[in-house]
Amino acid sequence: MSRQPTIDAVVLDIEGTTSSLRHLRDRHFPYSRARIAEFTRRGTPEIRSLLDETARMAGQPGATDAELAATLQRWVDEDAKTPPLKALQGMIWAEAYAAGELMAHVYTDVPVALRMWRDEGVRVHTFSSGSVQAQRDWFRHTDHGDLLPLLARCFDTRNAGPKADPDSYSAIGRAIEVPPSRILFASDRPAELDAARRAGMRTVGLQRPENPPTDFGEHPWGRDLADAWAAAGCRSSDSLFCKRSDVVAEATRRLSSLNAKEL
Ligand SMILES: CSCCC(=O)C(=O)COP(=O)(O)O
Ligand SMILES: [Mg+2]
Repeated sequence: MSRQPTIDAVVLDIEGTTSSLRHLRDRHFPYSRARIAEFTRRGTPEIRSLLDETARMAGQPGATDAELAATLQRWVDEDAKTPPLKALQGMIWAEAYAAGELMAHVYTDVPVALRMWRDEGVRVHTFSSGSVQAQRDWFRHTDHGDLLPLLARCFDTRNAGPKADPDSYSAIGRAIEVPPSRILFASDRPAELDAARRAGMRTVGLQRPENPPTDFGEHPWGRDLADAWAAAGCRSSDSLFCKRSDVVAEATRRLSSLNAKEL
């Protein structure tokens, strides 16, 4: 009987986990910053409602749209993960992908791990500060092709909650109908791992070599997804590894009984 915890679902953070922090900071964030003013002038009901939300969150009642655009740009500079900014960025990036002006980045181990989990019946979800639209478009336009079909659901701070709040992870568990103890959450941020663990999930840190060393405390950690899966010591309920070990055990048993007969 294996002592490895069985995992039915993996939840992946994006920035710093599946994808390069530097890529977002060098490409996507500046691209969105440069287009915020133009987008806010479009005046569609969706943009209007994001500007109203920005005014409420920033405590700027009665601010002009230009002042609110400046607030949104300041949030980009501060890397503030506010929902209206993240929603607006998702809309800006959608047009950028369609125009062929941006590509998303995933580390080379990501498509490999996503396919391994798919083959083993482990459902993979994402949980990011980026909006659901931004996440879906991201995986649809990666430098490794369209990976969206390998993902089940995307969660953000609107449909799950803040990433450092254990309740958000409980909400994800309920939404995907998997007990937290059978979910593995992977992130580069210890505060997110702590919150997931408080909700009862298994956790693993991602120390991407390009990022400064992180103290993950008691969370196991790895340098890529395969390494992290191994470090977490988990197995899927349909693990190829376990199937292979069963086959090897059966073959050994048969061989020894054959040998015994021959002797
Ligand atoms: C790929 S979706 C956009 C990512 C983003 O805007 C962001 O702030 C990433 O935050 P995360 O929670 O994935 O670390
Ligand atoms: Mg992250």
